[in-house]
Amino acid sequence: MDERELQARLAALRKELDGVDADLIELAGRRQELVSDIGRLKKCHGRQLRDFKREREVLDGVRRAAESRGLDPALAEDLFQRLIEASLTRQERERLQLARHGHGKRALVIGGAGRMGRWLAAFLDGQGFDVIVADPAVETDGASRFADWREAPADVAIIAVTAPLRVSAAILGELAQRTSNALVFDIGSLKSPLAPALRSAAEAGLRVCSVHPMFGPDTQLLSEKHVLLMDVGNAEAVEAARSLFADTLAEVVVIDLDEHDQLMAPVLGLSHALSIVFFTALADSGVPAERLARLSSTTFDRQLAIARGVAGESPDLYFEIQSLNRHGDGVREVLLQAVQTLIHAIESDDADAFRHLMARGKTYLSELE
Ligand SMILES: O=C(O)C(=O)C[C@]1(C(=O)O)C=C[C@@H](O)C=C1
Repeated sequence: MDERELQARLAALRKELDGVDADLIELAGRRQELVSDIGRLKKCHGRQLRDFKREREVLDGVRRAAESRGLDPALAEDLFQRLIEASLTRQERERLQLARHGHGKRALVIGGAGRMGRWLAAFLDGQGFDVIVADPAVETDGASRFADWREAPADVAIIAVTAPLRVSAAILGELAQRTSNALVFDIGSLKSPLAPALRSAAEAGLRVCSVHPMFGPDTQLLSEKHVLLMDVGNAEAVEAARSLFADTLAEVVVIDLDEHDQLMAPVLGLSHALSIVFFTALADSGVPAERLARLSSTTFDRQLAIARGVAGESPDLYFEIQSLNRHGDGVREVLLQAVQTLIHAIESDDADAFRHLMARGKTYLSELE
């Protein structure tokens, strides 16, 4: 086969492949439409959104079909896992739209131009609320966007405070001076800087609670995601906030306000700190990034992906998470100790001590499963 014949044959095969790809997209679109119908039917009859048994049946079915077609069953399973995730994202969104909790009521998102503020604004908009955004970063239009939250309409059903922590505390303090029937909540990553303001707002009679969505602003599907709720002195507000997530797959967990930051010290503080230490050490290692980019190891790649996520986050928010948590010093101390213990085991050629570290970690982590 000469070069011209090769090019012609390649072009013909690729054209055929383009046709198959178009068919696959068409079929995926058809699948999504059916999934919407199923979602609506389940919603109308009060059925749960997610059906794990059915998912297993679908995945087992496509694995068998792939096998009999000479395809890798793992490929079929991966593909369909991704399709099912897309189904759930679509069904969750449509379920919220159908529920229309907002019924055209107004929700004010203070700090609504920030990343989590934008997420919350979109989430409430999806439930039928008319969302008003107040944020110094927006231009006031007198209707749905206000640079100063004090100028926004006061007759709203929800006031969500999504500003940086210190600013949020001041806003909650000001809100406590006003009378409002709205459900008020913050979404801060730490609660001790907000606790006094939250508690005095509840004492002043506001329907206030505290919310912590344990996920980032790019999250679409809330399956396997946690939302923490805290009672600050108004139990009804906690239930009202819970109902906002009722038609999602998020797992809502009510925890004690005072316990929150203690838990966040390892969950957020330690995990962020480790990534920062990892990319700082990497940058200081003297090995040029372009050399590392050509190498690949499973653990290194995973670690890089996590570090990249952390490096892309807001430095101001991440500094707040480290510096404003009064339980942070305990975790930093054990982090430093752990690094010293590891280095000591290696430098003193103590394989037993090293083995002990690994075994202890394995046992601890197995208990987390
Ligand atoms: O069969 C259903 O009940 C669906 O909603 C469809 C589907 C799927 O995409 O196959 C999606 C979500 C469910 O958890 C199970 C299966």
